[in-house]
Amino acid sequence: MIKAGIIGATGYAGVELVRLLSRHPRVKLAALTSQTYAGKPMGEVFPHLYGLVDHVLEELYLPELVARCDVVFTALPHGHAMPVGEEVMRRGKRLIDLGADFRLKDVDVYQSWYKTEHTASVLVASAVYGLPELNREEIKDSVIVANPGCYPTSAILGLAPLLTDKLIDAKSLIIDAKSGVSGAGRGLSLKTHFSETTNNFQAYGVATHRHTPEIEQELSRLAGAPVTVSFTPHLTPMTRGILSTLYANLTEKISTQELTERYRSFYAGERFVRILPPGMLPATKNVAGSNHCDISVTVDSRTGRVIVLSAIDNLLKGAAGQAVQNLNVMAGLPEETGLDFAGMYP
Ligand SMILES: NC(=O)C1=CN([C@@H]2O[C@H](COP(=O)(O)OP(=O)(O)OC[C@H]3O[C@@H](n4cnc5c(N)ncnc54)[C@H](OP(=O)(O)O)[C@@H]3O)[C@@H](O)[C@H]2O)C=CC1
Ligand SMILES: CC(=O)N[C@@H](CCC(=O)OP(=O)(O)O)C(=O)O
Repeated sequence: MIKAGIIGATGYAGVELVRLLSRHPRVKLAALTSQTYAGKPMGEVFPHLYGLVDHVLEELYLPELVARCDVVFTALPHGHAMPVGEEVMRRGKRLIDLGADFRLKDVDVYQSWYKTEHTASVLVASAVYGLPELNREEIKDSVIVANPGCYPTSAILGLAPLLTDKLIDAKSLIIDAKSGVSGAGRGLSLKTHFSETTNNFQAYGVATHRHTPEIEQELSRLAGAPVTVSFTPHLTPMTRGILSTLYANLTEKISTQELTERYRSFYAGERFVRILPPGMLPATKNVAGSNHCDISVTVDSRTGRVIVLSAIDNLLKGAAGQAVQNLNVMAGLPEETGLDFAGMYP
């Protein structure tokens, strides 16, 4: 059994990870940490896990925590995974970080977008960007996996075939994304309280959101040249889900049917990416509770643009589900282990 510890087990991403790993046939939960709820049973703080997860939340000294585990998951605000990465390295263990601390290869870019000093920059070069559909081989032998952000997961998976096959003008990319409120975490804030979000729909972080450099980094790798994007996130009054609408100018004439086939062959064999047939469009409800990313492509021949839709559950393929998928790749297990289920409907 793989001994797994979760630091930040009481956040939205962390508790979803607890739910998944507690039913994973090859994982034993070795430690669940919390500062706020230390000493309390998990099932008491999160009644949906009552009777299913009997662990007591602990506040542990980092070396003790890492010593107990084969793999540590961090589901913390950015800036807090760096010392964990160092301890994991010292002890020959492995880390899957759900936050942003190891995603950006250029530490200066990280520091300028996150306004946080990077104290473990030496680890960044060896960390692998944990998008299994694109980086599976590097993830297998990695020590630190940087689990992607939720918006980047939906955008990168939606755009990867177009950039890899050089079917679009890379300067024309527009990412118009909408997220449910759980994307902002469990902490209370004016931005996310009920009367601010319900019956409301608003953009935020226009031209300044910190996922922009992450998306650009990975798209540039795929394109083999620098790519910049216009990325606008929106907050929608739902709990889970991201729907990204992606626009780009096509560089060659291609039909919706042909492009759909290109996507199908790009993602052939991928268990979690579903390329929908023409006429069927992704919706957040169809992926909620599953690790799926649903994608549709439509060629607008009138404008010469392609419109890609990409939907994920921000807490599954956008966070905890993808982290479990990465664990499976690292451990040489079938990727769907512990993730082999459809979403919830309605
Ligand atoms: N929510 C989402 O959809 C996604 C989130 N992520 C990333 O995952 C990480 C966790 O996000 P999310 O679960 O939403 O966040 P939450 O705010 O819901 O949870 C954060 C967790 O971190 C702990 N924590 C908070 N502050 C500190 C601190 N100063 N030091 C140590 N621990 C702290 C809290 O637990 P306690 O107080 O009990 O210790 C809590 O369990 C973030 O990096 C986020 O960006 C990534 C993709 C999607
Ligand atoms: C709706 C909402 O607020 N979403 C979050 C994205 C969460 C996420 O993926 O953040 P990390 O990159 O830090 O992991 C935001 O826009 O900040």
